[in-house]
Amino acid sequence: MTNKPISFDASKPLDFVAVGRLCIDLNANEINRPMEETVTFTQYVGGSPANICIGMSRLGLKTAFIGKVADDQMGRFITGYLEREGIDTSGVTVDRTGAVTGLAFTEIKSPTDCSILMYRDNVADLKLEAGEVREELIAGAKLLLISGTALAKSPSREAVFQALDYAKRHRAVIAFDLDYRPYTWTSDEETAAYYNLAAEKCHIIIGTREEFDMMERLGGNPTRDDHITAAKWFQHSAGIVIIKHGKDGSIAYTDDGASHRARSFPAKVVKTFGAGDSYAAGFLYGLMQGWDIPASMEFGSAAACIVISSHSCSDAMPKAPQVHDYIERCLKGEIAGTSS
Ligand SMILES: Nc1ncnc2c1ncn2[C@@H]1O[C@H](COP(=O)(O)OP(=O)(O)O)[C@@H](O)[C@H]1O
Ligand SMILES: O=C(O)C[C@@H](O)[C@H](O)C(=O)COP(=O)(O)O
Repeated sequence: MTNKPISFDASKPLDFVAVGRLCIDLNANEINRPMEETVTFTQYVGGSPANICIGMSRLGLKTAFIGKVADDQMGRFITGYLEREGIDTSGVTVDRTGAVTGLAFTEIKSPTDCSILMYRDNVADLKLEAGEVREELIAGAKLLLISGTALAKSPSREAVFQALDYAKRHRAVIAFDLDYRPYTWTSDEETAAYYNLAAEKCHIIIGTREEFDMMERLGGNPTRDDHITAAKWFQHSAGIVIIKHGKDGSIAYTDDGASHRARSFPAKVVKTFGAGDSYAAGFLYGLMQGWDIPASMEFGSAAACIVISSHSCSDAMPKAPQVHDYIERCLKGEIAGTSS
């Protein structure tokens, strides 16, 4: 399926380890109205890599997380939730500098008009140090996931590169969810430079068209051609590059010259965020089951529909039978999407 084989070492005890941000989502309870008119929010664990890790754990994989939380009630809420989900938190350290938990307030004006208001000054997740990345967790894992936001600042940036080095040393497959959050970065040039440096080391790269556009500001792809985007990464470590297009589906390119297009399934959309994280969890899970790329994309696309039809991201991550059932019901025409 790829020239650079993506093979998961079955002798390793852990399926999946994610490194990066552990945060809080505060999702508006009064939906379909602006934030100015919202008075109550529900607290969930958030942060893209946390959501993906929770998704993988719900799907039945053995998972661990490497990150840093604030020394406060929110930090303990996050760690407690991960533990109850069966995620190994021995790689989650606690900040002692007075840093705070990153917050994402979500505004759900309509199913298609959603935005996020981030509070990310002095956040604990970006304080993770390279020396705190536990080599044995990565050595024991089949798959490492990194996410781009952790590259925004030191020392978290160096921690990600340390994790990448360990993964290479211990032959873990590396997936990169680009997870580009502009408000975390200060300069476009710096953003593109670090994203590109990290992406060169990764075997599977997943991002939206806009995220790849941000990386390509350093080199020409004026027509925003997905094929040109993917081809660049095959000159480095990547065997699979996935470019996501929201409701229009996604396309996976492999380094043997093939491409696979996945349509999205119908969904009764409550809000759009969480689609990418659940898609990544479903897709990576499929690959780890030994499924081919189209089957893995289909599973990711259905997992995304389940999450965007729910109020939360992390808490709505489905179990495998729910996803299979969703696909079956779509194929039978039992699920109609929203018109938007
Ligand atoms: N409105 C939608 N209806 C059905 N599926 C969707 C919708 N939006 C996203 N998806 C699914 O989720 C996947 C990832 O969504 P996308 O919006 O591209 O990523 P992100 O959330 O990272 O921006 C898509 O490829 C598609 O399968
Ligand atoms: O990543 C964050 O900090 C916020 C997430 O927890 C949030 O729920 C979200 O935006 C998910 O993003 P997506 O899956 O890329 O849509």
